[in-house]
Amino acid sequence: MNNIEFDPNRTFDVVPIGRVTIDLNPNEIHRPLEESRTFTKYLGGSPGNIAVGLARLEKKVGFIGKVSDDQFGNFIINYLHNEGIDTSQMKRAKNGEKLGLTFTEILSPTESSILMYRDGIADLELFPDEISEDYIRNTKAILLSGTALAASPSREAAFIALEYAKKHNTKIIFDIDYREYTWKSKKETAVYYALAGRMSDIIIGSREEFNLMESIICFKESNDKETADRWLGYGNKIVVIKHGKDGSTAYTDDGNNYNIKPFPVDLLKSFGGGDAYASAFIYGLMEGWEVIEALEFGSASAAMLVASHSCSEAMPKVEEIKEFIKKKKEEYGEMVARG
Ligand SMILES: Nc1ncnc2c1ncn2[C@@H]1O[C@H](COP(=O)(O)OP(=O)(O)O)[C@@H](O)[C@H]1O
Ligand SMILES: O=C(O)C[C@@H](O)[C@H](O)C(=O)COP(=O)(O)O
Repeated sequence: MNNIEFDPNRTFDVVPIGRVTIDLNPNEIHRPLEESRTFTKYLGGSPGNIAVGLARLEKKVGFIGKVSDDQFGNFIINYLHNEGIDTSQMKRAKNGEKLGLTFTEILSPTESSILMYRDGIADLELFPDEISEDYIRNTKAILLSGTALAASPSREAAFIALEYAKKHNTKIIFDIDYREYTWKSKKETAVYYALAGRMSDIIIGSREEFNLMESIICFKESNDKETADRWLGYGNKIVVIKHGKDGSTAYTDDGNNYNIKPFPVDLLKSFGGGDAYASAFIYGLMEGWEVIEALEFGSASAAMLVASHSCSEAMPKVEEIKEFIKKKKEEYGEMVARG
């Protein structure tokens, strides 16, 4: 058992809110992006990746977002539909706004980065009156990606969704998801992140993302325990702080904390881990697992994704993650992941 109570009488398990974009990952790796000639097109966008991850784990998934009214928007809608994700709340941009594009640079076995084209994009044109209260009332949880707070009208639409969730006891999972490219200033980012973090039930973010969110609240950077106490104090039930290749820590409002180390893999790119982590962790919570079990599941899925070329298509099924954990424990010992 864990400390999150989801209402079982809901149509959906999770409805992510935010961007679904396209990742263009180079086929020629270990060279600068300037030298890449061919790319593989994947669904992308952190909340979009998480939706695919949860659908692959056979959760009932919806989505609230906006895509371009062109072939790329068609690709996204069709891909989500083919993964079994409900697309009834996917809106189309009406004034020529484009779908976000993310180019990944896989520079070396240990260095990768992303180049995001996000000017005039559709996902930040989601309007408050495009948020269905009934849809939010009918899901166990919504997952808000912090980038949806980066500009109006998406910002106001996101806060309307949070208010509907609070009104109907729909759990709020806040994935901080900082993407500098989309914000005007770090102070602006901190203001809106802190407002959302005071409304959520679960917060997932990297140490750096929490530092940014807390930068207007405290005078110096906090350690993980101080951060967790702060956001648990605002009413969150679980705070997850990710440390990249050094693993992650979860704190719960019953006073416990859990450390999880990353599973050893051959790294291909440093992206995709967070989205796989979030989808598999949420799966475990919804299965009623202990927090440490859910963390281990998330950590395993994350490791599988950082060793993969995509951040969505490679999202694993339940049995694939279980087999991965089993093999790693045979190779490295029972406590391979638990700190
Ligand atoms: N090199 C790695 N090897 C194995 N697992 C990794 C590696 N890098 C990240 N991960 C896993 O992915 C999780 C999320 O990665 P992180 O970089 O912290 O978040 P994000 O991908 O959202 O930026 C980590 O907590 C860890 O479990
Ligand atoms: O989130 C984006 O807009 C970029 C994603 O499409 C890309 O797959 C990625 O960077 C995933 O990042 P993660 O948050 O490290 O999983």
